[in-house]
Amino acid sequence: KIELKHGSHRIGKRTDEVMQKWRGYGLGQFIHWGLYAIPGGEWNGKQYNGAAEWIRSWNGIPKSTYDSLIYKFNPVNFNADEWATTAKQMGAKYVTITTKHHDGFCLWPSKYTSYTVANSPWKKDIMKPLVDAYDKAGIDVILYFSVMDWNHPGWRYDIKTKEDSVAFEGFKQFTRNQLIELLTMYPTAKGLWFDGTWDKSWVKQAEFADQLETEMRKLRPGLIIGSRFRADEKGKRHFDANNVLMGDYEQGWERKLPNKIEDVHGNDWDCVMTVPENQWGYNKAWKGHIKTANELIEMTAKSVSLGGNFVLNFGPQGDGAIRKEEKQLATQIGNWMKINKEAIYNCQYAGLEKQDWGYFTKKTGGNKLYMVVFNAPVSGAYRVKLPAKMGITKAYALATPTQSLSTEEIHTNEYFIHLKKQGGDQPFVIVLETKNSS
Ligand SMILES: C#C[C@@H]1N[C@@H](C)[C@@H](O)[C@H]1O
Repeated sequence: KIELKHGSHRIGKRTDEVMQKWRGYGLGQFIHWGLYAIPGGEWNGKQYNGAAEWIRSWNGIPKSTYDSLIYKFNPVNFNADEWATTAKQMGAKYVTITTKHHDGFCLWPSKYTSYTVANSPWKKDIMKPLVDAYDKAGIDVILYFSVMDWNHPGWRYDIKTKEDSVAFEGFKQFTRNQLIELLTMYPTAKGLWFDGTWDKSWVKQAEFADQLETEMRKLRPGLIIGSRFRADEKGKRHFDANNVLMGDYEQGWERKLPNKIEDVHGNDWDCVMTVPENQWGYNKAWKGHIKTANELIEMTAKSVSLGGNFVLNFGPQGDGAIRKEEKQLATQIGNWMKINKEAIYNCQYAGLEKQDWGYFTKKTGGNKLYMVVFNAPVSGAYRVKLPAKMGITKAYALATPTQSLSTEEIHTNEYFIHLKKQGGDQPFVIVLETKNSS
């Protein structure tokens, strides 16, 4: 075991109530919004091939021209309640909102920089109405914060010279001030989702980041901070030099999903996912494969079946409206969640052998198992293997709870659940009530 001062400060999952609630969210919404939504991945008729929120890093648009987009920020169609309603309709239990992305533009009137909404034509705070709207909708708020800040003169990719070091010290204080400011201005926020922490400059700040995390947790007891915030003194990120998770949950699943339970090492985790291949901020021209509602529902079920949360990204337009494709997906996913949410909310890894028809989830603290079916067997016989003594007392399709399904024990603790072919092209859920829960 390597002696670490700034490694992980906890072995195993958090067991407090706030984290238990986080663990049960199942489905969340990510919002990426800022100045980058105005060009929407295009400049002077030319398409930027990268992710739209990274357009400032493209040599097709002068940095100063990008930075002056602040004078065009006037989202006349912004309506915080509409965003929260879209999330509610989808069945999201929490939302992660960009307060500041890598370009440094602040969606709140920070007093530590002039590069904020306060100095745009819009003038008003964006974060306050959003936090209030989501709180009112009963959706918990997590604040996304990018440490990397291309607008701040003290930002450095690495600390090589004395000048770098002096400049970065100022940047570190600025970062701390903004984080304390956010936690003070939006006290109902349940956590912080950090990004932009991969460069050497920040990775070298193990002590500072550790102390800052401690300060934030003291200011806001119960605050949820993921594994992406800080590195240990050996420069290890997400998992410290003893391979122990840093922070409260693993933030490594960005646009990808674990495949088996061993991949998540017994930790909490979330998967954050884009609708196109790789566009977080609004992009006018979505290219390539655009994920369907069924694909996203399957990713949600797979995430919950492996003990994580699935967070779907929305990139509102520069005028503040949510694009129609995203609204359609929210409605389609929401329609499915209306019928099947019992298999997603407050559910966990079931500890059972995965079968080909889909994913098991298990109600936390209960004796209900859910079979979320994506690949119905042509035989109509759904294979289930249970631990000894668990036994099945009842089986039914969630949509038709009064119609019990026939259960055939084909081997010891191995069953076929018989269900005639379901119509339609939607995934569905079979519920198994068991004699005992373990
Ligand atoms: C790379 C990168 C960033 N991480 C995702 C969550 C988006 O914010 C993207 O710009």
